[in-house]
Amino acid sequence: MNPLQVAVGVVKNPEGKVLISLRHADLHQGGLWEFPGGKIEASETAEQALARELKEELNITVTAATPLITVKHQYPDRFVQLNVFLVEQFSGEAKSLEGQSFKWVTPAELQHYAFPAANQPIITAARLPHHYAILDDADEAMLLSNLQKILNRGVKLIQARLKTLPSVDVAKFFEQAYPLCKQQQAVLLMNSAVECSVEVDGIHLTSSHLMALTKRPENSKWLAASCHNLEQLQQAQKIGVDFVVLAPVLATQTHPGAASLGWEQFADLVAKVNLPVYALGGMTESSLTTSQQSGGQGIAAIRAFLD
Ligand SMILES: Nc1nc2c([nH]c(=O)n2[C@H]2C[C@H](O)[C@@H](COP(=O)(O)OP(=O)(O)OP(=O)(O)O)O2)c(=O)[nH]1
Ligand SMILES: [Mg+2]
Repeated sequence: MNPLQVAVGVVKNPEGKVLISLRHADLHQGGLWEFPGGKIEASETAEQALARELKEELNITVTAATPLITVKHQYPDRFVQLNVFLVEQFSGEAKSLEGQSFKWVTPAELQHYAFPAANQPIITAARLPHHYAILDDADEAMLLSNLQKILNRGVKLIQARLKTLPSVDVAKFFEQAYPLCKQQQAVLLMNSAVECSVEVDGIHLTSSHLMALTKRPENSKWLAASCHNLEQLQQAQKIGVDFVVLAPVLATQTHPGAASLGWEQFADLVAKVNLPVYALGGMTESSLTTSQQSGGQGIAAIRAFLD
């Protein structure tokens, strides 16, 4: 059966707050909070439906929309595909045209509202940035200055992939790195292959650690994972990983000679799961648009943020 196609907008204002509105009690999934949007009509593209719905429901005129995530969800009574866009450019002041209450909240506050079951990956995608920097310990002496470079470029999500560094040095690095990231409101994750217990914002699982888990570790803050194929993506979704990187999308210096997926296969794989997915492998700044058009959350890179 084909899903009911729905266009949904994560509308962000210049302060970074997101608009949510309360679904009327008598609607499907009524009484829950939602991101504004509605059914795509037969004659419309998803973008056209998004623009029409935001105008009809909130009197907002969309001037630019970027694909954020696509979610397929089977409710007991309905199969939906939510085609979600990030709307950061719009004109007009939001007002309730259909009698629904609405409010602007920070992305971090979204998790305190009751949304339909399909919405969890949308909430995560709304909280995540477009860039994910991976800090490698290939050049140990440069670790702190590389971190500084990444932070100076405004990157807000970073993984310390310090696989070869002795744990005393990892601990020393984190003592300096963690407060620096906090100061810049950047999230710092630790690769699961690092054996050192330090305070971090979450864990990034290697693909083999991901496959060995039967459930999401308890008390995990952010949980990310590295994936290379559909089986790993499905495992990440099953255990409730927040987001993943899918690699290698293009040829990369880090893994010379490794077969790359290419954008077409990236898009096919991303479409099969409800997860924010960063493209990794051979990324440059100009790859961001391609990733987003292919259903990705954005790009992850080791070198691209250091050049
Ligand atoms: N707009 C919106 N719909 C969502 C969200 N999450 C979610 O599961 N849905 C589901 C609920 C509905 O089954 C479907 C959207 O249909 P809708 O009833 O809002 O459609 P519409 O605005 O065109 O409403 P109508 O004119 O047909 O009454 O998608 C969300 O965040 N926003
Ligand atoms: Mg609607």
